[in-house]
Amino acid sequence: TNLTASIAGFHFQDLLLNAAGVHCETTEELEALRKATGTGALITKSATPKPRPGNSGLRYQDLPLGSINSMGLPNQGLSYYLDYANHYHDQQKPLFLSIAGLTQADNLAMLADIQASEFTGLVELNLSCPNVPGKPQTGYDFEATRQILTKAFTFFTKPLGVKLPPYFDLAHFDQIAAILNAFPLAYVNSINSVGNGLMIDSKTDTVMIAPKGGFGGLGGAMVKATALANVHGLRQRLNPTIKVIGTGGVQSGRDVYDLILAGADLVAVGTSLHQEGPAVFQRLRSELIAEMDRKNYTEVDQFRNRLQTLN
Ligand SMILES: C=Cc1c(C(=O)O)[nH]c(=O)[nH]c1=O
Repeated sequence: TNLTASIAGFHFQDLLLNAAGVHCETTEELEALRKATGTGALITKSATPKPRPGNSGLRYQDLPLGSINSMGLPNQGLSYYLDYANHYHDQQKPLFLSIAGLTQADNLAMLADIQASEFTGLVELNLSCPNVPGKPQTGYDFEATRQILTKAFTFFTKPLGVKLPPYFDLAHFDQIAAILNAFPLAYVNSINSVGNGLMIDSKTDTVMIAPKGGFGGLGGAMVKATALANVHGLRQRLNPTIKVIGTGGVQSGRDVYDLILAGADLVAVGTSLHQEGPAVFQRLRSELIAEMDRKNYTEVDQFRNRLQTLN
């Protein structure tokens, strides 16, 4: 069974990777992902120019139908991840470097540092962190999104993708796709967590996490329908040269299959990785192969972006 995919000339022998932010803040975590069976790539925790401790107090909770988090961008700082990248030699599994500056200037400065470095992987510009108090998500500001990409592409020549927040209006799919189609992007990664959800602990009548009065990004099973809609809505609207990484709601091989059917080239796993650890990738891969066998598919190309409508 052939589970290969390619983005910007990079070839992936497996189509699974971690969602940025999950199991990828330290080199130990990243190495565990690289060595895991079933991963075709790995991505670093979104970096800011300097290290950040992130939000204080309980900032992640598993829920019956997924997870809620307000980590607040804890990370080791860009140079830590660039250092890992500069010593990265695994030809089998391309490395993605994620950045999430708190300002446009920070993002441009980090892109300039990466452009000047020996980094030879792919870069993911995270436009969708929902958990930095007082910071709106760039991905919901279409003009700001256009502006950062315009400025980035005046100097950045390495493969660049963007991590998008979920959209909930077809007009927004139209608007963001029209903006992204104007740029030589390698891919889009959709979705990031569904921002600023709120859950209640029925034993204590309190919220589940400490930061921001309990408001946090939602992941896991409860966001699957939103992930499928965003992956498919963007696939239908984006230039074919812009590939799609589908993220959100993956618990089983069938969930991976569904994101591929919706148009995904690679599939990223967050909440399930947090809950099961890197062994989740081997489980998801074997379940995906079993599903493909049931359909008599030997190649992903036979069903990628082949979701049928009823009429
Ligand atoms: C980069 C910050 C993010 C965070 C975070 O560090 O709080 N959580 C998410 O669910 N998505 C993000 O993009």
